[in-house]
Parts: sequence; C-alpha cells; structure tokens
Amino acid sequence: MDILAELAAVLEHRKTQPPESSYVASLYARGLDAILKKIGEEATETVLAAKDGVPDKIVHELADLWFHSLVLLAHQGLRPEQVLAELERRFGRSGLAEKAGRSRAESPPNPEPAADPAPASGRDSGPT
Ligand SMILES: N=c1c2ncn([C@@H]3O[C@H](COP(=O)(O)OP(=O)(O)OP(=O)(O)O)[C@@H](O)[C@H]3O)c2ncn1[C@@H]1O[C@H](COP(=O)(O)O)[C@@H](O)[C@H]1O
Repeated sequence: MDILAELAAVLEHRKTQPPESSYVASLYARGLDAILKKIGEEATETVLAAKDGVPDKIVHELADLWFHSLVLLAHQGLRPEQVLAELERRFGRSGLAEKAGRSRAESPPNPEPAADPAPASGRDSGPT
C-alpha cells in the first residue's frame, strides 16, 4: 500500500475517534474552516520557504500542505485517488493548449450582425 492510501485510511479512521485523542480528530471536530485555515497557513509557509530557497524547508512545508490537503479530502468524503486520477487525465496535455481550449469554450458566441446603419445621405431624416 502506498503512503497516500495508507494515510487516507488513517484519516478515515480518525473520524471515529474523539477530538482529544489525536490531532486529526481534533481538526475534524473544529470543522471545515479550521482545516481551510491550516491549508492557508501551510500554503503561505510553503511560499516563504521557497523564497528562502532552503530545500529541506520547502519539502517540510510542502509535506504539511499535502497532509492538510489530505485531511480536507477526507473531511469532504473524497479520496486521494480521485486527485491522482485527475492528474492522470491531464497527463500529457499541455497547460497552454488546455488554457486555449478553455478560453474558446468560455468566450460568448459571436454577437448578431448589427442592423444596417441609418443612411448617411440624410434622405430619411425627416423634415428639417
Ligand atoms: N503527516 C502528518 C502531519 N504533518 C503535520 N502534522 C501536524 O500538523 C500540525 C500543524 O502543524 P504546524 O506546523 O502548523 O504546527 P502548530 O503551529 O503547532 O499547529 P497548530 O497549533 O496551528 O494546529 C502539527 O501538530 C503537526 O504535527 C501531522 N499530523 C499527523 N500526520 C499524519 O497523520 C496521522 C494521524 O495523526 P493523528 O491524528 O495526530 O494521530 C499520523 O500518524 C501521521 O501519519
């Protein structure tokens, strides 16, 4: 069993445990906002570590971020394999190509052709 699946199984089991028994159980008890707050903090710490450029710190903070992302997945009834499957689905598709396809799909249809403009001659402009 790989570490993601192993950890996901532990995170699932923690749903049955009392909050005082473990860190993950206490996060579940504090609810979605507490989990999201941790993800925000860990994302910020990852950014700071990357700016410092210390490889061990980057790995440490990213592990914290991934871990709390796994807690979020479990809290939402989702599994890491679903994220892995999405990455597999995207594999080999250039990000630039994906973005270009997306903006075509999102752009509104061509507008109706404009009505004929009023004649420039002034013939139909009525009495002067
Ligand atoms: N991988 C992790 C893991 N990574 C980080 N953390 C915890 O995440 C917490 C938050 O990290 P911070 O750096 O923000 O530390 P902090 O400022 O003290 O945290 P807060 O006070 O803000 O909550 C710390 O308590 C870390 O120990 C983790 N806690 C648990 N796991 C895994 O989850 C399993 C279940 O954990 P428990 O539910 O605690 O048994 C463990 O066996 C591990 O495999």
